[in-house]
Amino acid sequence: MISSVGRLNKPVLYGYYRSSCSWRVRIALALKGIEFEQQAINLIKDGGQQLTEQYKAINPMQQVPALSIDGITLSQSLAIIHYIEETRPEPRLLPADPKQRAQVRMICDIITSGIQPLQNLYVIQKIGTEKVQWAQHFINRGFDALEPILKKTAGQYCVGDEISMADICLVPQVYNAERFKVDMSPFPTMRRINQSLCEIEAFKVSHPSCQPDTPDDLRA
Ligand SMILES: O=C(O)/C=C\C(=O)CC(=O)CC(=O)O
Repeated sequence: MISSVGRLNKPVLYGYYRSSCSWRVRIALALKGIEFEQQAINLIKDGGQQLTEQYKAINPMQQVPALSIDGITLSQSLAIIHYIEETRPEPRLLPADPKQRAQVRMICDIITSGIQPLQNLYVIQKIGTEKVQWAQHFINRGFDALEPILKKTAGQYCVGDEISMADICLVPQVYNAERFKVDMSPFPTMRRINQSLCEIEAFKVSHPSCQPDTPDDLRA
């Protein structure tokens, strides 16, 4: 296992406390036991600090997260998590079995391509009115697909009994669903897995309620 010990600098995560994509990366770093520094990019303040020229040089997509690690700067949460997985393989975040690995990737893609981008701040701001209904629609559409998939793939967690990238994507998306007041009662499998994961230390320490940039009134 390559650890961050002995490396010149700690990785720097550019993120925002309640960005679900930033939270994914925080969970992965916590699960791997990698120490890192956080650089807060406030998505609201001053019209959005992600839109500054300074941040554009870090991530040309002007989104969080970005991670500076091992002398490179990466964006896109799953690309970041795959890099961490390949360079710091323990504990693994992809199952050994190819079918289960594919199932993990399928669940990740449903969330990271099929749900979250359609309900993120940028899209919600662009559509104007009916923001909540818009977000609820795309979250419900994705969750309607995820629930029967998880019924087949889940053990204790999304795929079998090992925590994987699918779980890293699930918990922040359920948090977003709760923010948008999505009725979770039709999704008992997701609720059960989410509850178990929320008890795990790596998910707790990375939660939006306890980050350096969490506003005082939202602190747990
Ligand atoms: O309301 C805010 O404070 C601003 C932005 C977010 O939380 C993050 C998102 O755009 C949603 C997401 O990460 O999926």
